[in-house]
Amino acid sequence: MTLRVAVAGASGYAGGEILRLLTSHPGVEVGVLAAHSSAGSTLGRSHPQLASLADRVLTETSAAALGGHDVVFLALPHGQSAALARQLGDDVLVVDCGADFRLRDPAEWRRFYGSDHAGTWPYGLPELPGARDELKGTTRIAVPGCYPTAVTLALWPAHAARLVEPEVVVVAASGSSGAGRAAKPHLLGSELMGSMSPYGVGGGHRHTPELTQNLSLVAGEPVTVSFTPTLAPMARGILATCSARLRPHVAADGGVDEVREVFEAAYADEPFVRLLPAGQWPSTASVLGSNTVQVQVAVDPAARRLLCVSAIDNLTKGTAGGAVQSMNVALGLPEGLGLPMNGVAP
Ligand SMILES: NC(=O)C1=CN([C@@H]2O[C@H](COP(=O)(O)OP(=O)(O)OC[C@H]3O[C@@H](n4cnc5c(N)ncnc54)[C@H](OP(=O)(O)O)[C@@H]3O)[C@@H](O)[C@H]2O)C=CC1
Ligand SMILES: CC(=O)N[C@@H](CCC(=O)OP(=O)(O)O)C(=O)O
Repeated sequence: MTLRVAVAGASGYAGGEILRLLTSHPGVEVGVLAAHSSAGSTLGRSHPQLASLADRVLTETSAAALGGHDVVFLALPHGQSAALARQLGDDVLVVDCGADFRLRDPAEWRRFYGSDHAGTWPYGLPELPGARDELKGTTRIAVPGCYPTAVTLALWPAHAARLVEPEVVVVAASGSSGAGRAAKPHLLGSELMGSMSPYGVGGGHRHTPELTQNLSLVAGEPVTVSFTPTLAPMARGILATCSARLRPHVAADGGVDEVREVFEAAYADEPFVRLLPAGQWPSTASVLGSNTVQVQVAVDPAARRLLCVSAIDNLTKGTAGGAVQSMNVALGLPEGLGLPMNGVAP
């Protein structure tokens, strides 16, 4: 059976990446492509790289236009998904790339997003313990934020195995496409090139509650996360450097063997997570365009800290790839359909 799939937000970065992946998915036919200010123009105007769909005309976003499909991807600004999703029947699989349905705690939603909480949907990170069971058969999926994907996959096995204390420090660098394609002064080439700068410092970034939610659920106890995102002068990619203090029972010298065993077991059967050989470190360049997450771990014996580093392409595994992977799980399809494991370096 061929699935008819619609994409809202098709003119944006996430929408474009979803379409790139869907065009090589054997079980999918691309249906309506919806947008907002670009409605009426061709997809090729927004995404000249999508040659096979370049002549398709973008329609105005509405439930009526998106209805009649088997799957609808929403790649819209935060807060735009809930009203639209409510008008789409329960027989349609809705995959939301925005934040609207990621958080479980309404108070945390209000604190970081400043509006009423729309609800909570199954979380589209299949590698998390229990996630595939929750995704299988669902008709609603909340795709994680790009930083939470990178950080959660770098750290959860250590928390699940209680190797580390529940206080984490994360510094993560992102390419500018993470901010979407709408013009913003800090994303001007002249501001961005040749410079790196932090933002959302001091617990203010809206991905902080998503990170604490993910890690606390796996750890079975509250985990605090001190998260500092930084903007890097590149278009795509996230490099997350995460650290936490080792629990007293973990030997600091030689402890890396114990840690590696935990991560090897956690990721042995995960097609899209690659624990690198000892001594090799993740890099954004080597995951570009792929759905692969690179992970590496190390123990700092003097500081008694575990270091976990991960790299993803924010638009692939960090958004569109995670969305397509979760769609495959929900529909009982082979999980890797339409998803490249290999990147495009150099
Ligand atoms: N970029 C990334 O790395 C990631 C993005 N996401 C999420 O994906 C979603 C889309 O992000 P991204 O693609 O980067 O953003 P972009 O700004 O690149 O694209 C936004 C899209 O939404 C459309 N749009 C804007 N306003 C409305 C509206 N009122 N009604 C209907 N459509 C509208 C735009 O249409 P038009 O251009 O025609 O106005 C465009 O297609 C966001 O929720 C984001 O959080 C998630 C993870 C990572
Ligand atoms: C560089 C940059 O600006 N990144 C975005 C995160 C993008 C993302 O994945 O998150 P959402 O899906 O939650 O929008 C930010 O810091 O807000």
